[in-house]
Amino acid sequence: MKIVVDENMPYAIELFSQFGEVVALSGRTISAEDLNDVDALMVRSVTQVNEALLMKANKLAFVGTATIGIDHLDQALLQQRNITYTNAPGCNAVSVGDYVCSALLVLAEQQSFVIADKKIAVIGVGNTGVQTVSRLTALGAEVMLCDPPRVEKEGLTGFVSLEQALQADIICMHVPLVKTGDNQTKHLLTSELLAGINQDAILVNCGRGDVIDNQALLDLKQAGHGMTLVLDVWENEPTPLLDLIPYATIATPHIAGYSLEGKARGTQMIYQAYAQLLGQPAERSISDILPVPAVSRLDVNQNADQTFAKSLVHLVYDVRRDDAIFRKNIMKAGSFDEMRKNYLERREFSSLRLVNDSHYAVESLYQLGFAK
Ligand SMILES: NC(=O)C1=CN([C@@H]2O[C@H](COP(=O)(O)OP(=O)(O)OC[C@H]3O[C@@H](n4cnc5c(N)ncnc54)[C@H](O)[C@@H]3O)[C@@H](O)[C@H]2O)C=CC1
Ligand SMILES: O=C(O)C(=O)[C@H](O)COP(=O)(O)O
Repeated sequence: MKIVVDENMPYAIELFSQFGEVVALSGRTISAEDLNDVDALMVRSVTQVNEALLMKANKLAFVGTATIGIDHLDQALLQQRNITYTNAPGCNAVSVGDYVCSALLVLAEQQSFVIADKKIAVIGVGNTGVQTVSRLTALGAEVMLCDPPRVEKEGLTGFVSLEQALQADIICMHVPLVKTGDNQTKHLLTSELLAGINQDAILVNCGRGDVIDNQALLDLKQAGHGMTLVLDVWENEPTPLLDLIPYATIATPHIAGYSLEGKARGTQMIYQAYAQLLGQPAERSISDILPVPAVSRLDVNQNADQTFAKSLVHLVYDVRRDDAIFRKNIMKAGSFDEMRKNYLERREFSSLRLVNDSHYAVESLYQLGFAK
């Protein structure tokens, strides 16, 4: 059995070697030749699994992507070729929620606002959107939900329209890139819709870059629109529109989902799916392999408020670390992928246990994701 894995997939060799020989390759450059006589392919979002890639895949029976997004897989082709495929729904959703929380707490301090006072909208209320909603709710905010595909299934109650959502003070985009069908999302935010966003609003994009017309966003910012931008994803990765970067207050190279736990969970989920396909037990587990976090326990001695939450959130993950690395390196050729490949270890809020022996009011910190 021969299995090709993306070299940036933590713990892939440890897990998949249960089934046979594992070959780790750079995801961006896996070629058709690399898949000759290969039984299974495990990718991340940078590998386009399409006709050209599968040309010489004479034995391929399984494709797993250790990601939530699935827009890089040609699903119709995989079905036609009878190749079983899976993604890893929700694997890094907690990490994305942590990222948004960290970013908004940076902006709250810089711009002197209280998150609970803001009108917030989450657009795309699936696994990642829900994680953002729960953190912002823990900080006292009321969050509007916008998700037309969910409205189609569940009805209007509890949801707002895209136009209403775009009137919020803080707009968080968690929309997948959908390229076919009735609910396509490329350039969901057109120049007209972007222009209608309030001058003092904050726009966060943690979904896919193509969901926002990046050139239109740049044109708008160059024309003096005041909105604050938090951009983790970009059109044309790994070569984002460089002129847009200075207009983003927080800019990162598509790492919102890059907690160690999130990436490891992705590997584990496709490992389990492959074991199931082979009819073998999934004998190995990431929980036996994950390292102990640098700080794993703290005693809390005050009630929770936004300032205290900020200190704890930024102790575990301060997004300014990634923003600084991005700005320092992005002008160098190849740096977008390099920064992702060499991403510094980052743990989820849940890696820190808060001990409250004195009955302080800290329930909101647990709702933010810290462990009890
Ligand atoms: N920046 C990063 O590191 C990461 C980015 N992502 C991206 O985020 C996307 C969302 O992830 P999940 O929330 O886990 O996916 P999900 O599939 O659980 O939820 C997506 C939600 O978006 C909704 N949606 C679809 N089209 C919409 C539209 N036009 N307007 C509003 N809502 C719409 C769907 O109905 C669904 O509820 C992924 O597809 C992936 O592209 C995911 C993980 C990490
Ligand atoms: O899970 C997703 O979807 C993501 O966007 C991942 O964070 C993408 O990570 P890579 O596969 O590009 O390493």
